[in-house]
Amino acid sequence: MGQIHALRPTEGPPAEAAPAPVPRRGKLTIRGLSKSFNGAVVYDGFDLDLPLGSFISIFGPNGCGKSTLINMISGLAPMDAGQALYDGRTIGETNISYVFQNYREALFPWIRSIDNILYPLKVMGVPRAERKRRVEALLAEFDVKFDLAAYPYTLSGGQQQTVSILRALVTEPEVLFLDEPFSALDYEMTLFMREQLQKIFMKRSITTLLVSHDLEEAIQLADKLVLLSRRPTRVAEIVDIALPWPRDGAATTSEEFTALKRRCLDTFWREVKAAPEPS
Ligand SMILES: Nc1ncnc2c1ncn2[C@@H]1O[C@H](COP(=O)(O)OP(=O)(O)OP(=O)(O)O)[C@@H](O)[C@H]1O
Repeated sequence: MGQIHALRPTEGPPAEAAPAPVPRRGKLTIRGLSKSFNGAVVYDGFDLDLPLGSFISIFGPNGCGKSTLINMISGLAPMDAGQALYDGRTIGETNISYVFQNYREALFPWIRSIDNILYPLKVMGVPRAERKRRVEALLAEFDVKFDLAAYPYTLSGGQQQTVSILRALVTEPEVLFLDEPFSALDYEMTLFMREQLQKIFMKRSITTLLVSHDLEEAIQLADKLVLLSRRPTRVAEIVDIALPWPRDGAATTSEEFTALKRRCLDTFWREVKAAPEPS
C-alpha cells in the first residue's frame, strides 16, 4: 500500500458556511465483502456491524487482512464484492482521514510542519481565519512539545507522526483510520501518543478504526476490539472494552485489563491453532 495521506474534502459549500459537525451515532455496516489476491482468498462474504462514534481496534493473526479491511472500507483499495456504509452513506459521502504507519513518506518534506497540517484545509478552500481557528483549537487539545515551524525531516519519528495525526484531525473527519500508527516509535513515545489520542477521542468521539499488532494498545484505546481469524477471514470475536477513560499506563496492569487481555489471547490462540498460517 502506498504511503499516501488520504483526505476526502467535504462536498458542498466552503467550510466557513458549513454547520458544526454533528456526531453520528448510526452504524458502520459491512456486507458481503470479498477480496482475493492472485487467487488467494482474504475475505469471502464478510459481514460486520460497528457503532459509529466509537473507537474500534482491529487485531488478528499476521496477514489475516487487517490493513486490507481498512483500506477497502476507507475507499483506498477496491473490494471484489460487497459494500461498506456509514450510517447509510457511502465512503464517498463521508468525511474521512487516514494515518499510515510510515509517517516519513506521508508528509511533504519541503513545507514546514504547520503548513503540512494546514495543507488539507487549503485544498478544501477553507478561508484563512477558519484555518487558523481550527488549528488553534486542535493544538489546545494536543500537547505538542516541539516547534511546528520546523521542517518534518528535522523532527523525530514521534514528532513527525504527531504532525501526520494533527493533519488528519484538522479536517474534523467523521471517521479516522489508523494503520499501526505507532509501530515505528519507541515505547515512551508510543505511550505518550496513546495518551494524546485518548484525549482527542474523549473530546471529539470521532469514529476511529485502529489496526494494531499490539494487543495491549488495541485494548487500551478501544471501546470495541474486533478479533479476526486466519484467512479466509471472519470475525472471531468482538470484545467490549468497558474500562473507564482515560486509560493510563497503570490501567493496563489492572486486574480487569489483564482479564480482558487473557480473554483476547485465548481467542487469538484458538484461531491461530485452528488453521495453519496460509502461504
Ligand atoms: N496489493 C496486494 N497484492 C497482493 N497481495 C496482497 C496485497 N495486499 C495484501 N496482500 C495479501 O493479503 C493478505 C492480507 O494482507 P494485509 O496486509 O491486509 O494483512 P494484515 O493482517 O494487515 O498483515 P500484517 O499482520 O502482516 O500487518 C496477505 O497475505 C498479503 O500478502
